[in-house]
This record gives sequence, structure tokens and C-alpha cells, in this order.
Amino acid sequence: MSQSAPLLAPPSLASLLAAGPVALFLDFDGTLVEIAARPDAIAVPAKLVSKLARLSDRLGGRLALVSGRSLEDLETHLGSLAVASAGSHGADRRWPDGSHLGGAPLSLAAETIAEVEDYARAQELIFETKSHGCALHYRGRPEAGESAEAFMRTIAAREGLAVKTGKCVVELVHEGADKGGAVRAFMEQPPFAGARPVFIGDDVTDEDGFAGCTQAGGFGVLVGDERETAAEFRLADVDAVYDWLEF
Ligand SMILES: O=P(O)(O)OC[C@H]1O[C@H](O[C@H]2O[C@H](CO)[C@@H](O)[C@H](O)[C@H]2O)[C@H](O)[C@@H](O)[C@@H]1O
Repeated sequence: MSQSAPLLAPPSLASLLAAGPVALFLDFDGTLVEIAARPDAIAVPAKLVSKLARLSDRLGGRLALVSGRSLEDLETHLGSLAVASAGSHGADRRWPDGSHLGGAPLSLAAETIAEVEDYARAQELIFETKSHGCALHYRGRPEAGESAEAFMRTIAAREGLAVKTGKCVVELVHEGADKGGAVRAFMEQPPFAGARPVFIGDDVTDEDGFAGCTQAGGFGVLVGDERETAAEFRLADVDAVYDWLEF
């Protein structure tokens, strides 16, 4: 069996910028902040917000945060940061001034949300709502992950929804939203259009972002351990991401 070569660190940001404009797409959890026991327990490093704002200026506004969290949730951690961003796995896209790129995401039916919330309560899982879906977190009860995923898949099949999985999380979402879609949407518009896109992320849902950047002439950067990936490069952890970003 052939073994693929280990992924190397990406060329430095300075060298990429010397070759032409770069559009940078950054995942949030596991990339800009360390994974924590609960979604609301993350520690946002001091000065992250001002560093992101400066990075956006350095890139001529070609910086977008692309998160599985809702934009409202991101704002509780970052404040009203004036950079482009996409929440709910790319379904909710906004420009730095808060204006929408594309339509507002469609939320799930109230009955569906209530059904998942009841399940979370009964199974002692953490429930999270998003503008275009809802999630069950089982980091505190890993043994409940398999049945939680089966529960969500049953609802998805019945309601014509999709399931996304991630690090100790399973989510119900409308079909069609992924981080690759967010990359494509921003890359069609100035100031992103014509730049070389780079996506940095750690989770399975970031694979769509990696593929979107590769298709548009750029590349993905996997954060964390080696795995099967569409990324061309790798950085070991959040600290390595900060070093690469020159934070
Ligand atoms: O796309 P991202 O910005 O990386 O968001 C992915 C999910 O991140 C959050 O959950 C994850 O991080 C939590 C805090 O570290 C952790 O407790 C949880 O186990 C992880 O799955 C967020 O809560 C989700 O909505 C995002 O989809």
C-alpha cells in the first residue's frame, strides 16, 4: 500500500503576499481558539480581535472568518469585529459592515428544534441552536455520541435535512450549506475576486473550504494531526497558526 508524504507547513504569509494578493479564510474553533469542554467555555486570547482587524487591513480586506457557529454566537466571543465572516457553516455570510452576502439562512422548524432540545435534556447533552440548524454536543458524554448521531440522522431523513458531524458534535442543518460555498461566494466579489484563496481549519467541515480554495487556485491548511484531507499543507496546532499569521 502506498503511503502519502507528510504534509509540510505552508509557505510564509509574507512570501505568498509577495507573489500577489491572498484571500485568507480562517476557521474559528480549533484554529483560532483552543477546543474547550463546552462551546461557551472557550478562552479567546487577549488581542486576538485587534490582531484579526490588523490582518484584514494587511490583506486589503481579504480576510473572512468561516465558522460552524452562528454569527451571533461568534459575536459574543469576538465583539463586533469588522471583518468579513460566514457563520452556520457558511450559510450566513456578512461583509465587515454587517451587510449580507446572499440571503439570510432559513432556520429549522420550531417542532424539530424542540425535539432535539428534548433529546439533549433527556440524554444530558449540550444543545446549541444556530441560525440555520441545531447541534448536540457530547464531549462530556462521549459514549452517547453514536446514538445522538443516529437520532439526528433519523430526523434528517424524515424532514429532508442534512447531518454534519465534527469534534464531539452532531448537527442538523438544511441541505446545501458548507464552507466551500462561503469561499465561492466571497471569491466572486471584490476585494476577494482574483486573489489566491487559502483556507485554514482543523475539522471535517473545513474539508469543503480546503476543496473550495484548491478549485479556485489556492490551497487548504490542515490544523492538527495528519489525516485523510484535501489540504495541501499542515500546521500542528493553534500556536502554529498564530505563528504563521505573524500574531
Ligand atoms: O467551524 P468552527 O468555527 O471550528 O466551529 C465548529 C464547532 O465549534 C464549536 O464546537 C466545538 O468547539 C467547542 C469549544 O471548544 C467544543 O466544546 C465542541 O466539542 C466542538 O465541537 C461550536 O460549538 C459548534 O457550533 C461549531 O460547529
